[in-house]
Amino acid sequence: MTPFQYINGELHAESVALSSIAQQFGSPCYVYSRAYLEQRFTEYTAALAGQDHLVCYAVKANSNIAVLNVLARLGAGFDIVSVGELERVLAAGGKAERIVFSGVGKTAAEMRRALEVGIHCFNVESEAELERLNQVATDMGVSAPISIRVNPDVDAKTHPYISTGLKDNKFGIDIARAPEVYRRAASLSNITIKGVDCHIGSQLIDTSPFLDALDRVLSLVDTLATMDITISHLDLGGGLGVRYRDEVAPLTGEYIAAIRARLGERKVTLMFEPGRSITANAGVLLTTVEYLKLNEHKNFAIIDAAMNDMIRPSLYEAWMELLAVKPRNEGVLRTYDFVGPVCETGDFLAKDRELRIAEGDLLALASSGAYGFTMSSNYNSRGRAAEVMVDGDQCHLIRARETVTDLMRGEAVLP
Ligand SMILES: Cc1ncc(COP(=O)(O)O)c(C=O)c1O
Ligand SMILES: N[C@@H](CCCC[NH3+])C(=O)O
Repeated sequence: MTPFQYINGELHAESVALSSIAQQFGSPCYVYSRAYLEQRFTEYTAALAGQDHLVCYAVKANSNIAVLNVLARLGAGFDIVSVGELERVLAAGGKAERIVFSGVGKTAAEMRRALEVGIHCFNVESEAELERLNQVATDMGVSAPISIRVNPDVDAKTHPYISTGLKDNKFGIDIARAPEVYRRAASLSNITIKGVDCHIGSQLIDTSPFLDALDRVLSLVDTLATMDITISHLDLGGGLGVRYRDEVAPLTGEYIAAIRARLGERKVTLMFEPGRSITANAGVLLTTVEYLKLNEHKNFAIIDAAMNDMIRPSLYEAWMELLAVKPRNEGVLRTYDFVGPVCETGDFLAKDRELRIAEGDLLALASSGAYGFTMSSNYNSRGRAAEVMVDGDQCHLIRARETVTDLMRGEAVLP
C-alpha cells in the first residue's frame, strides 16, 4: 500500500489532494502519512509476535516530534545518536527505558543526560568510549547499561557512503576483538552488560549480508557464554531497503522470520533500529516549477526545492521518483533536469526526466520521508520547508516553514 495515489487525475495523500496542501501550507513542503507510518512500524512488531522484542525507530531518518509521537503511541523504542534526538524523543512522549544510544562520538555531557533519564542502553562503539562511560557513570554513582556495537566485516552491498559494517568503516569494534572488550566491560565497576549490537549499512535490498552478520554475532554470543558473560538482547540495527525506483524491496515479515529461524534455542530479546523502511515511503516533498529554461542541449526545470531541502540526489546520486501532481494531457513532452535555486552545480533533485510541465506546476518527489527534512540545511539562507502530516481526511501542520527571522536568530555583530 502507498498512501500517495492518483484520484481523478490528481495525486493525493490518502484522501487529501496534494494541491490543496500546497495551497494551504506553501511550497516546498514535506507531507507524511500517519497511516503508512503506523503500517510500516506494525509490520515489525507483528512479525516479532511471540518473541521478546523492542523495535527502536532510528530517529535520524525523520525526527519530527509528530512522527516520533505516532510511533511512541504504538510502543516504539528509539535509536538516537545525540542529546538533541534524546530530547526530541522525550518531548514526543517516548519512554527513556526504550531508548538505545548509538554513535561514535558521544560526549560526556550526552552520557550524563542519558544516564540521568535512564535509557535502555548505550551502543558502545570504541574501547575509549567504554572507559569514558564507566568514568561518567562512576562520577554519578550509577551503572551504565551497554551493548558493544561490533563490526562484523561483511559487505552490505550498498552505496559506500552508507555502508557501515566493513573493517574500513569508522563504526563499531572489530568483532574479532569483541571478546576482549566484553571481558574488560565485565571488569569495570559501573558498567552493566546487556547485549550485542550490529548495524552493517542502510538501504540493503539483498538481506543475505544481514544473515551473514547475524551468524557472526551469534557465534560471538556463544563465545561470550563460555566466558560467563550473558547477553540479554541482540540488536540487529536497521538498514532494510525500500523501493525508490524499481528495486524489489525485502519484505519486513520475511526478513524477521529468517532471523528468528537462526536464533535456535538462544533466549534473547531481539531488537531492531529501522529508520528508512518506516518513513521513506510515508513522505513526499512537494515542489513547484518556477521557470523552464530550454537550452540547445539541455532543458532545465528550475524548481523551488533545492539540495538544502533534500540532499540525497546530490550526495549519493540517489534516484528519486518525481511525479506531476496533476499530470497534463497536453503540452510538449520534454526531458528535463530538475534543479534548485542554490548556487551549486550539484544542486539537482532529478535528472533526465520526461514530463509535460509548465511554470507553476506542482510536483512531488516520492520516497522523501526518510533522510529528507532531517538532512536539510539553511544553505544560501534558505528557510527549511514546512512539514505536514495527513491523518485520514485531516491534515496538520507539524512544523512551520522557517522564516528569515528564524534564520537570523542568535546572530550578533561585534560591538
Ligand atoms: C546505528 C544505526 N542504526 C540504525 C540506522 C537506520 O538505518 P536505516 O534507516 O537504513 O534503517 C542507522 C543508519 O544507517 C544507523 O547508523
Ligand atoms: N542518509 C542516508 C542514510 C544514512 C544512514 C545513516 N547511518 C540516506 O539518505 O540514504
